[in-house]
Amino acid sequence: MTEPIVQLKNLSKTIKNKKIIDNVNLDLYPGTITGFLGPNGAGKTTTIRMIVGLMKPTSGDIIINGHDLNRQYEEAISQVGVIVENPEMYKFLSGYKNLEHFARMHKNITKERIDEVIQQMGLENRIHEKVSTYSLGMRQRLGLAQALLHRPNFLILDEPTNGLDPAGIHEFRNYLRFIAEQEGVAILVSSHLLAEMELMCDRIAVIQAGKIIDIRELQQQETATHYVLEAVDADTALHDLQIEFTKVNDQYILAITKQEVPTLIANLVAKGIAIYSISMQHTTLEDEFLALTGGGAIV
Ligand SMILES: Nc1ncnc2c1ncn2[C@@H]1O[C@H](COP(=O)(O)OP(=O)(O)OP(=O)(O)O)[C@@H](O)[C@H]1O
Repeated sequence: MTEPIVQLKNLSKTIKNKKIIDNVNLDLYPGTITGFLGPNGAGKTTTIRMIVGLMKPTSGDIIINGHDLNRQYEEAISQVGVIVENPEMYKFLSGYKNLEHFARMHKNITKERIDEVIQQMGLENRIHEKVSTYSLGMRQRLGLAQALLHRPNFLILDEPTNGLDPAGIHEFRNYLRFIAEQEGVAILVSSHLLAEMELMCDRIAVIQAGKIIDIRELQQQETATHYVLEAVDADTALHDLQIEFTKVNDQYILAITKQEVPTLIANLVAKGIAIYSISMQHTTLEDEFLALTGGGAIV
């Protein structure tokens, strides 16, 4: 079992007698992109502020690379990279000059390392042009390059794709995946945008009112267990076959697994039922999130 790079243990934060973060437990693993998803005001930013040491937890621990953030701050924070909503850049300097500037804030960042992150983030063609001429997608990639300069093994992105179009999000996702897989970085991406999280992450931790209410691997989304059957007058036959269903117009929503589909079709045909189509019904993350949060704010 892979060791987590980051561990949040029983993390809580109370401000003015109000519990804003309530006993959050979350582990983040190398090579994995975890989405931190929740409606506005759920507690994402507060949690992130605690992880980067900008705010002290009321109780609980944050362990980064085996170091307790509270007691061994320097060691714990040394391998963390952060990108906030709109990375601060000097717009009238070139991308390269910006990276040089940020490199000076750390020890031992060589020119070779700067060139390497430029190449990894696909910025080499325009790196000597002013940042003011960059597209939003390029600026986000420059933000990633900057955050990667000191070779962090944990990267936090707070609402990173605000304003990117779907193609831009897709491209950004590919760069994140490269960083996770090639460099073994654990990535935490916060967002209230569900569709984005679905595109970008391997797993999702859902936070609501300061509590983690669900953590799930996204691949499991593929195992839908509902099928939509288009057929006429199949009620009696389905009852006889003891198949659970709900009927919407002429469609039957069936609670069956993939393995049961061939037998069901054969049995229905044997009973003389005309089948027009049968297809898997995907429950989207959005449906599930809405159900979990009772229709909480989703944009
Ligand atoms: N310093 C503070 N004093 C009082 N309340 C605060 C403080 N900081 C945060 N809160 C409250 O804590 C809750 C969580 O806020 P937080 O900013 O962490 O949410 P979020 O999930 O990041 O939301 P958003 O998506 O809007 O950024 C909110 O109800 C907010 O009003």
